[in-house]
This record gives sequence, C-alpha cells and structure tokens, in this order.
Amino acid sequence: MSNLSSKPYQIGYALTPKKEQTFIVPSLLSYASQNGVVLTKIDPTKPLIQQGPFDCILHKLYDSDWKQNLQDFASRNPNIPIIASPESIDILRNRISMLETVSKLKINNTGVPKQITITEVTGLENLKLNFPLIAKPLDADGSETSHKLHLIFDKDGLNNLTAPLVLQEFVNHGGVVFKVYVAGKYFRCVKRKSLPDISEEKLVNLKGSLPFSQVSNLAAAGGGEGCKFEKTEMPPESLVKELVEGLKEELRLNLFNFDVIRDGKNKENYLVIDINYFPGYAKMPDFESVITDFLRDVVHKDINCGDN
Ligand SMILES: O=P(O)(O)O[C@@H]1[C@@H](O)[C@H](OP(=O)(O)O)[C@@H](OP(=O)(O)O)[C@@H](O)[C@H]1OP(=O)(O)O
Ligand SMILES: Nc1ncnc2c1ncn2[C@@H]1O[C@H](COP(=O)(O)OP(=O)(O)O)[C@@H](O)[C@H]1O
Ligand SMILES: [Mg+2]
Ligand SMILES: [Mg+2]
Repeated sequence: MSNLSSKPYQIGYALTPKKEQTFIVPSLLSYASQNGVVLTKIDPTKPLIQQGPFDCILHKLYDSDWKQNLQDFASRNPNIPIIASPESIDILRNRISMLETVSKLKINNTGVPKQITITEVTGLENLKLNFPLIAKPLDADGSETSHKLHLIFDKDGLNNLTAPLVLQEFVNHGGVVFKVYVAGKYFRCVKRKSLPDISEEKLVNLKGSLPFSQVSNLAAAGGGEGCKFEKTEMPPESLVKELVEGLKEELRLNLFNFDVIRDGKNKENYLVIDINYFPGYAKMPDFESVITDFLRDVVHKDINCGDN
C-alpha cells in the first residue's frame, strides 16, 4: 500500500551504532518509505537545529551533550514530537523508580516482586527477603553491566556483589517470561524462555551466587523448554491491556516493553519485573508496519508524545 499524501514525513533518528544496526534495517527503511515515512540519521555530535528539517525525532542516547542538544532543539521547536523525553526515559534507568510505576497503578492481580535497594554490601544480616534472590544493578542504563544479574542462594552469595544494586525475591514462574511490546496504540505479548523454577529440594544443594545476563534474549534466538514452553498460557488480554494503558500514562512513554511473569504460587497473579525503553522491536513479527504506523500517528499528533 503506498502513502497517499504527497510529502513524506521526515523522522530523524539518533541511536548507538549497535542499535542502528539492529533497528534501522533495510526492511524497515523500505516499508517506511513506501508509506510516506523517511528515516534520516542524525549526527548527535552536531547541533540538531542545523540538521533536518524533521517532523519527529526518535532517539535512544543518554549522554549529557546529546540531552543538551535535544533540549536546545525542543525549546526552538516545541511542536516537533520527540520520542522520548529524557525525563520519561530516566524513570526506567533506575530499577526502583522503574517498578514504582507499576505499584502506583494498583491493577488487580498485578504487582512487583518484593525488593530492596542495597547501597553498600556490608551489614546485610537482617534481610527481610526470602532466598533465592536476584541481584540486579540499580542502574538499567543499557551498559553491559546493567544486564549482569546474579542469582543469590544464601547469605554467602551476598559477598563480593557490587553496589548499588536491587535485591529482588526470585519468584518461580514456570520458566517462561512474557514480554509485552508497546508502540503507541499497538501492543503485543510474546513468550520468551526464562530462568527455570528453583524448588526447595534444588535450593538445598545451591550455594553462594550464580551470575547470568539477558536470559530472555536466548529465546529470541529460538525455542523455550519444549512442550512446557509451548503449553504455557498467555496472560489474560484484559490484564495486559490494563498494564499497557496504565504504564503509558504513568511513564508518559509510547515506545517500551515490559517483562511479566506468572506467580507460580498464585497463577492468577502477574508480576512486572522489568520495563525497557525502545527495546528490540525487530524481534517482533511485522515490526516494520507497527513502527511505521506508530511514527505516522506521532507526526499526526494522534499520539501525545509526553511534553510536546
Ligand atoms: O532488558 P531486556 O528485557 O533484556 O530488554 C532488552 C533491553 O531493552 C535492551 O536495551 P538496553 O536495556 O540494553 O538499553 C535492548 O537492546 P537494544 O536497545 O540494543 O535493542 C534489547 O533489545 C531488549 O531485549 P528485548 O527486545 O528482548 O526486550
Ligand atoms: N524476580 C524475579 N523472579 C524470577 N525471575 C526473574 C526475576 N527477575 C528477573 N528474572 C529473570 O531474569 C531475566 C532478566 O531480568 P530483568 O529484570 O528482565 O533484567 P534485564 O533488564 O537485564 O532484562 C528476566 O527476563 C527473567 O527471566
Ligand atoms: Mg528484561
Ligand atoms: Mg531490561
């Protein structure tokens, strides 16, 4: 289907080389240009106001020079939508403020695992959490280290961890994590392979801590645990929709995904464990049309992009 209106929309993007490689792929560029959307690379080291013209800015960069460049552009172009405002993105760069947004929603049968923030790894004797735990860097800033998680089986496992971190109770969830991708009006829930359950019997023989990272991406490479993965039911669509709408409003974001697990002890209950700004949409089928439609809606102002 070609775009009927004459003038294509100019979307400027500022991404890391790795993100550009995985997201600005030929299939997206060709689908977008056939549907009146042209994606143009921004040079983040040069003033945005001297580049373009743009109908919308799409970015996933965090450095202060870029934030200032964006700010200068926004103050001179208040009507040009920016995906997304650094203020909204920053909420997701801290694993405590990230999940506080979920607790504020007060949606039935949803919540977050019990967790505490650790600023120094001494004096952890009277923890009010039940082992096993997951230790996650407090900063979810996209760095390699931000995905370096540890399973903690006992008090000894708390030694030689690097603060600041979040200690979260490990919740058995049947080895499947649900990832809900959101792009404006569109959302889609997919299944991914997750960490296996840790039974009481297993826990007795597990000592100390075990490092791991980006488990959920393994399944993007294909396959979970055989029939158990296939048989695992999706969460109720109504519950997913409530979380999507609530998080969009609370975060003032339209381009994010969140990881949800089913509570093994209470199958009606769903826990949000992670929320990511601008994740890997290219792993999602039909992402080209989803992203193109989203960008058109943003330029049409059918979607409010936070501040502007
Ligand atoms: O944190 P997760 O659940 O692994 O999701 C990642 C995450 O969003 C990651 O971004 P960052 O947190 O490293 O900044 C994404 O990397 P890219 O931005 O390079 O794509 C991954 O794509 C996400 O994985 P997924 O799309 O499976 O949620
Ligand atoms: N509280 C938890 N209980 C059980 N499994 C968890 C918990 N937190 C994370 N996990 C598992 O670890 C994976 C990575 O954790 P996550 O918080 O999503 O970090 P990241 O931002 O690196 O994806 C999740 O996809 C899930 O498989
Ligand atoms: Mg995750
Ligand atoms: Mg994450």
